[in-house]
Order: sequence, then C-alpha cells, then structure tokens
Amino acid sequence: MASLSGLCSSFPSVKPNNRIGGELSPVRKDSLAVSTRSNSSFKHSVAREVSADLSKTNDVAGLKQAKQGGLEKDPKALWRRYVDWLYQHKELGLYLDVSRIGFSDEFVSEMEPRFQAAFKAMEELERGAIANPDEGRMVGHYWLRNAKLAPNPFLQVQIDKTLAAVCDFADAVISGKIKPPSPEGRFTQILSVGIGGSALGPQFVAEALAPDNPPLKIRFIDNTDPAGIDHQIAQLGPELASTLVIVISKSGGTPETRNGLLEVQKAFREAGLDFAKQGVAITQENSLLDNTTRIEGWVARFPMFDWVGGRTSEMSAVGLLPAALQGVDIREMLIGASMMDEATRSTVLRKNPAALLALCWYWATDGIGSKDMVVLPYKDSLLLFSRYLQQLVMESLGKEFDLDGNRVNQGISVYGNKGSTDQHAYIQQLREGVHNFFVTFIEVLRDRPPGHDWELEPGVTCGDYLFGMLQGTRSALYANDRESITVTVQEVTPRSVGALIALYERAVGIYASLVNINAYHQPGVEAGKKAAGEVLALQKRVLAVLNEASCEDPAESLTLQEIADRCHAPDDIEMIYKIIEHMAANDRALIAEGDCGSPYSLKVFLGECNVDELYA
Ligand SMILES: O=P(O)(O)OC[C@H]1O[C@](O)(CO)[C@@H](O)[C@@H]1O
Repeated sequence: MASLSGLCSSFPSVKPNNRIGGELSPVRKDSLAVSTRSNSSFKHSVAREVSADLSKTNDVAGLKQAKQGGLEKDPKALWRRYVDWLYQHKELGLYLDVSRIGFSDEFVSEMEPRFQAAFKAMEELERGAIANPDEGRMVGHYWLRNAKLAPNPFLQVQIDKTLAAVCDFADAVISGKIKPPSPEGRFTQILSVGIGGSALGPQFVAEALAPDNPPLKIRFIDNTDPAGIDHQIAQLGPELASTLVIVISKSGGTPETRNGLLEVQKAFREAGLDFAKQGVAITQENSLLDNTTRIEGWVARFPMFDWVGGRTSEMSAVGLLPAALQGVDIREMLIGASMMDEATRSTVLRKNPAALLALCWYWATDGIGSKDMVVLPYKDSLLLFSRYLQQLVMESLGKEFDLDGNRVNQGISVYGNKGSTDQHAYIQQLREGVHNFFVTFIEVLRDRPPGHDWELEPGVTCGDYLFGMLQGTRSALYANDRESITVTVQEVTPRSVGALIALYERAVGIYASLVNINAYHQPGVEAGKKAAGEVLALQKRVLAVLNEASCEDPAESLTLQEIADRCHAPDDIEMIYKIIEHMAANDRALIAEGDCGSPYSLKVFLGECNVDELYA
C-alpha cells in the first residue's frame, strides 16, 4: 500500500480572515481613543471615517469626546485615579484596579443607562427568564452556588441533591468504600473524557487547586486525537485498573467525547477490565450518554442541567466532582463564587467588579472587540485561567448577530499564558509592536505558604522578583499607552478561584447586554460540527465509489476528478484530495499512486472488492 505521507510537504499557508467589517450597528462604538492619542495621519483618517459612521448611528452621545484626552500620565493624578477607582471586596480579599484603562467620567456617565439596562436584564435572568432565546433556555449557573435563588423548588432540590451526591460519592471513592474490582482496592487515578466546557474548567481547577499529592490524580482526554488518547492511556499503564473514568458531556453526543470513550473502552477490554465498573457519566438526563450508562450499568451518573451552559458549568457536577475527588474543598469554591455573585449584583457601577470589568472591556475595545484581551496571571497555578477565559469570553461574545438580528460580528479575542514567563516570549511585541490589545494582570499577593520563604539575596525573595516583574511590565506598558486591568487576590484558594470564575462569568453576561448579544448560545460551533459531519459522510462515499470500481475491475484506478464525479460532488474535489491524502498517510485500505504535490497525477484504487459493502 503506497503512502502519500512525506510527499506533501509544502502547502500554501492560508492567512486567517480579519474580522469582517460589516455595517456599523448602533452598538459599535467609536475607535477614537487611539487615534486621538496618536499623531499618525492614518489613524486620523480612520477616526474621520468612524466619526462619519457614528453620525449615522444612534450611538451613545458624547463617547467620541469622552474618549479624547488619552491616558493620565501625571503621577499624582494617576495615584488619585488609582485610589478613586480601586475596588475592594473585603471578605474575599480581592481587588480590582481599573486605573490603567483610560475611560473618562463622561464616558462612564454616558454608559450608565446601558449598565442599568444590563443589571435589569441580569436580574431577570437570575429570576428564570429565557435569557437564551435562540435555544429557549433559562440561564442558571448562578443558582448552582445558592440554590435558594433558583426560580422554583424543583430546581432547588435538584441542585442540592446533586451537590450532596457529588460530595458523598467523592468521600466514598476517597475512603475506598467505592472501589474498583482490581486487587489494588482503591481508585488512584481519574481519567476525564470531555471537551470544551466539559474539560476547561476541570483542567483549570486541577492546575490551580489540586494538592501536590491528591487522593486521586487527574488526566484528561479532551480531543479526538488518537495519539493524544494513546499517550494518556499509556501514561496510566497498569493503573488503568484503578482509574475512575469520568465521561463529561452535557449533550451526551459530542463526537470527540464519544470517540474518547470508545477508545478508553477498547483499552479496558484489551487490559481485561470491565469498564462499567469504573465508569462515571456527567450528562443531561436521557442523553445518548445517559442511556448508554444506564444500559451498561456504570458506577454512577450525575446530572447536567439544561439551564447550565458548558462554559459556565464549573460549579455544577462537571467541575465539582473531579475537584472533590482530588481533595479540593468544593464548598469553599461555591462560597467564593456565591460571595462574588452577591457583589456583582450591585447596581452601582463602582461597587460592582464585574460591571467595572465590562466597562473597561467596552472602553478598551470600542465595544466592537477592536482590541484583544491578554490575560497574564503571575502565578504558575493559574496558568490555565487564560485558556479557560478564552472559551468563556469568545464562545459567549463572538457572535455574528445581535439580539435584534443586526449583523455585528462581535467578540473579544482572548489569549495569554503567564507572567513573568511571557516577558521572555511575546511581551516585546506588547510593549513596542502592534497596539491591538489590553492586558489583564492577575496578581497573587501570597508567594508561598507561610514559613517557607527565604531571601535569595539580602531583602529579596524569589516572589519579590515575580512581583517586580508584574509591576515593571504594567508600568512599562502603560508608559507606552498600553492599557491594563489588574485583579489581585491574596492567595490561590478554592474560595478565590470560585470568586474569579464568578467574576468573569458575570462580566461576560453584563458585557453581552451592553453590546446586545446572546451570550449563551454558540451557533457558529454548530456550523463547524455540521461541516465535519459532511466531510466524514463524503469520506464514506469516496470509499464506496472506490469499492464499486474495484469490484468492477480490481486494477481500475481513478483520478480525483473521476472520484468526485462518481460521488456526485465535483465541487468537493479538494476535500476528496484531502481525504485520500489523510487515508493514505494512515495506511488505510486504499492505494494512491502519483505525487501528492501534483494532485492531477494521482490515481487511486482499493485493490480489493468488499462485496458486503457493495450491497450494504
Ligand atoms: O458538553 P458537551 O455537550 O459535550 O459539549 C462540549 C462543548 O461543546 C460546545 O458545545 C461547543 O461545541 C461547548 O459549548 C461545550 O462546552
């Protein structure tokens, strides 16, 4: 069997599209802040264009003027601004500094009515309104940390019962009461199978909060990459026998997760293990996964609720079960989230940290996502916060249409890793290169547990360096007109992590209201899933056509064009080429002769006829 791998080395790279311009809708705000801070004539001409467009829209009056003036540079005035705007949540020990975002008082006043509308919408959402109209769903992640807020007693009971079941199950597993059939007698590992919102929260929390020696160590399969799956299973080795597999999928039908499950089940079979005795599912009642679990008699099932979205599911069984099994105090996480929820219900902008974040995002990105959000936690354990926020923010805000059906192509791009590591990677560009971002620093005051610190040099600890790097980077960026927000917590604890998650969940919800979009659906993702399904369907047709040809004449080979014509898919010839290239590279049942670099030269055949398939 000929393989094409190695033949196709130099494909043209495709430049990703820039954000589509589209018409300015009423929510699109001016981008004059930068232009008025710069002397560049190009930016002035952009400013004129935008200003002309604004005149056609029903925009918030005065924003243009409000954004003029640039960033405060006088140290005394800047200190006053710092103190004036500093938000503190005393009990949580959380601070939010927005002084390095250049919004003016006029801007805040102009935005005030929008914020009041957003607060009202949030209040209705919490009361059980259908806040996700496209899917006809309530949005209830806030109820998870305070069941009394749920709009009816049935939901309250569901929440409380699930939390109790999670705690009981985790206790029973950790204590060895629930155990695997293997002679080891205790579960030592968790293999979590899930993707997107069914993986990112648990991954973030594991990295942030799992103790050095957790009762159960966690691994993740969060993709349909066979090599990645093999790697996780190989790393478990004989401990597969003492691994609790948690399959997480709200819908219960996500292909990547299903594939992960099938791969893991195969590994269990090959190791002579009974998967059902070690499998746990977290999914919506009556989903495909739920039914499979029931039929096969898995160890346990926990519900996912219709009214909790994947990206806001960390405080449901999705996040709580894996965390509890790793020995994380999940009740503390819930308390932190609930305290933050309380704070972010304030209708006074200055007293509401989520609203302050939304205000900054709106200002920094002109309400149209014109700048990216770079998230920089200065703490290794918070490394995955930026990845977690990437889904929360981008899947929520990245929308083509607003709630009134106008094309708006909204969103804010999020990326980041950690400080000070990134200082030695991309911060060069942030300081001096293209000015297309604002930064969010996450600062953790406590360097190490008490009693463990020491001075590397007189008066200076390792943590002082980390602190210095954060402060230095923040100052250096600001000096070059790069705006930043700083969120400070005392320590990385279940409570502070719960609070951080809740803070950003609310900020995203409020911002979505400001720009009039539905933050709780993801129609774009569905389009990608549908297209992927079509590719696999096309692959089946290609194989059927090749099989048919082989049955007619085992020596007959077909050109790509002939395959495309016989598949009745002449416009899909490029995809057919990619399918054949991929199958050939994986030693699948087809022979491709020719040069992959010259697709017209390719001749493809199966070599043998599968009669059963022919009549299938
Ligand atoms: O939990 P599920 O239903 O498997 O979905 C996983 C992820 O897929 C998405 O639906 C996007 O495809 C996310 O919103 C979600 O978190």
